[in-house]
Amino acid sequence: MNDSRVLKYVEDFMANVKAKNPNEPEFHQAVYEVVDSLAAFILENPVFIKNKILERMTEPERIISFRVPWIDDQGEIQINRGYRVQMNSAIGPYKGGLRFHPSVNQSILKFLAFEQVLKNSLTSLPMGGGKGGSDFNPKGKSDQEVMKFCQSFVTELERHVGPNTDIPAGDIGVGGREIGYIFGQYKRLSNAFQGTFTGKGLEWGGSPLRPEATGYGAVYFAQEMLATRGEKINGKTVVISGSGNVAQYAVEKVLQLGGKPVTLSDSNGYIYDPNGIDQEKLEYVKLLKNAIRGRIREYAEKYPDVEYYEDETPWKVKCDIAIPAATQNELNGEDAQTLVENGCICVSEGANMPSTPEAIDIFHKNKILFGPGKAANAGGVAVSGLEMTQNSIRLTWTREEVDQKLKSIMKNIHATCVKYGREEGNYINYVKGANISGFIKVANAMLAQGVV
Ligand SMILES: NC(=O)C1=CN([C@@H]2O[C@H](COP(=O)(O)OP(=O)(O)OC[C@H]3O[C@@H](n4cnc5c(N)ncnc54)[C@H](OP(=O)(O)O)[C@@H]3O)[C@@H](O)[C@H]2O)C=CC1
Ligand SMILES: O=C(O)CCC(=O)C(=O)O
Repeated sequence: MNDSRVLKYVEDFMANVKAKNPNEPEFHQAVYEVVDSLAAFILENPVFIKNKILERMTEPERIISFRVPWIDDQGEIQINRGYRVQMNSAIGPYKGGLRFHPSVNQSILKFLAFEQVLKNSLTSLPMGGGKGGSDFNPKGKSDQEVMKFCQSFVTELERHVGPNTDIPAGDIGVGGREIGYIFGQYKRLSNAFQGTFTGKGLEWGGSPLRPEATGYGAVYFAQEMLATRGEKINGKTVVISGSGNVAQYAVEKVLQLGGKPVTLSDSNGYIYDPNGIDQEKLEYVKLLKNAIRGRIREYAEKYPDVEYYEDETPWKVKCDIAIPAATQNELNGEDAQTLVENGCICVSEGANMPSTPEAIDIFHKNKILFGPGKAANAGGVAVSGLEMTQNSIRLTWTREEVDQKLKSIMKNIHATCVKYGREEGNYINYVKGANISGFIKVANAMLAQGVV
């Protein structure tokens, strides 16, 4: 394919996206990554151009934005903004998490919803893509305040979701506690016990392994990438960012596979444990982050030899494997260069879009094994899909059954990325592979369903 034709296609497409969606830098970034890797493929298949498939895919089917009023512990009225971006339902009902974080805005939720469409397609399960949330900050709030907020949030959201319409789940700031409060109020409003949310507790409709799935899945994906070069997790030093749901279970799976995780972080800084984070220390992190709701700095105060770096990210620490598992754009070009110079051979993204475009460029130029979030972290939504199935058939599978299915889904995603991402010299561009294979299924469904 003629390079200038491809470049012009990308430039024109992005000019249009930017004009239609001003002031949405995260959304532009996510779309650019996809269009850049799809352009040659689309130009070779003009049916997608004629039917404006990519133009339609970058326009959400619906965006709902609403007021969320609630009363804090001091009796004062607080007002937040809630959203649900229902991006694409060509291959199934909208599916994707809810994020509660002060940074939440329409641009961030549109980037997440857009990536979710392709990610869900990659899982091979029948799920469309959506994402939602609020600028509510759960940090420092009492359980009572979080409950009141969740109840108000779902009181409005209730009319827009349903087990065959839109099935939200957790993301940053939304874990088991929040899904519990949301589900309780939803059940009351809808007068039905139904699987409209995933990430539920095991005793009330949840799936075994859903909490573990994203972190475990990102490590399974790393395992698959490493195997293409005859490498294993066993014996490798692993740098992980974040200390929430995804990071915790990434640490756990690395440990089970014989690797040595040495870092964790939060928005205040990171800890480096040269002796390695073992299972006992990990149990402390789970307690600290999921129950006490403290800061990662406290880990360094508890264990000997641990260093804490305030306001820094962990990418300077020498490692074989890196798993960014905190948030978008947390790993920039300079960080990527440092990782490469320090001998890192594999990056598996637990978070959504954690690497900047400059960082991805550096990974590709240096032929690093690089698994983008929409492939590497798809294990979470995949097990959510399995939770939906279990809710529909009113059965609960065992942990072993779900783990088997999760492994096989991650293996398949890897294989499909290899199929569409192989480049000259046998290098696998997993970004291209994930974007093309995720796109094909959604695009074909859209073609079959006409102009809707
Ligand atoms: N949960 C899931 O199943 C899935 C999650 N993801 C993605 O994984 C990532 C982590 O999500 P999850 O673990 O669920 O969320 P959690 O809320 O459990 O944890 C988030 C972690 O990231 C840190 N963090 C959040 N925002 C920032 C920031 N702006 N700068 C630095 N650190 C930050 C948090 O620190 P602090 O406590 O200080 O805020 C915390 O340690 C997100 O990108 C999410 O979209 C992807 C697929 C599925
Ligand atoms: O489990 C889900 O539905 C959502 C997971 C999610 O938000 C994600 O994959 O980014």
